[in-house]
Amino acid sequence: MQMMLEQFRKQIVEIGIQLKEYKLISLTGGNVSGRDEETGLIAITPSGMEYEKLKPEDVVIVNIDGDIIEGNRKPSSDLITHLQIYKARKDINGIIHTHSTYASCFAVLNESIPVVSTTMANEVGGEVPVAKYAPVASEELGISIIENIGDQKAVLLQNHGVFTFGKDPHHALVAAVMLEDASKVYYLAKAIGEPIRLPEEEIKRANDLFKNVYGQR
Ligand SMILES: O=C(CO)[C@@H](O)[C@H](O)COP(=O)(O)O
Repeated sequence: MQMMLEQFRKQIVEIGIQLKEYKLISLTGGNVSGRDEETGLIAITPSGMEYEKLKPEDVVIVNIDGDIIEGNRKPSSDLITHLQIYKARKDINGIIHTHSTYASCFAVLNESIPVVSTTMANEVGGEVPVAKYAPVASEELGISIIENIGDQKAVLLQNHGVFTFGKDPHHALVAAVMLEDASKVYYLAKAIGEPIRLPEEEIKRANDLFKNVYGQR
């Protein structure tokens, strides 16, 4: 029998492996999901399995209510949070959760990460807020994230880690990698001085440049 969304499932596995390559997670930490635009179905990593050992069939296909449509594995324990975000933001079709070190430092301090570099303005979009603490996989955690995301590409979870978003899983990965890079620069700069915040108009300029000019078109 043909597997549903086989290419999409392969992409989810590859992004899971990249989370490790970019040192954003350890062992089975974090999770990745994507929403297929055509069917509205969601492909999510299974709970507690190492990404490099995953096969496409280990990725679980669910509908927006969390019913398993195809797959024999137990889906990520953060499934409910991913679903709450997909319900709230129709433009988001890729979600990544990590405990990346530098960004998580600010999550445990309950401190948002301001835009202090053009890189962060380009690829993360704006100041990254902190969603107030709620237990993992609780409805309150999803509500807290949604209250904070606006049209952001990332949010910190107090005392926990990071969620990033994108128009597809690849763009959620880009936000996760760039947020960690920017968090590291901010952390180190704070250790030796007072980082200068970029003014709003410069954040907008960098953001527009990245959206409309950067890269191959
Ligand atoms: O933060 C948490 C749980 O505290 C999760 O990110 C786990 O680290 C991974 O959970 P699964 O997706 O493997 O269930």
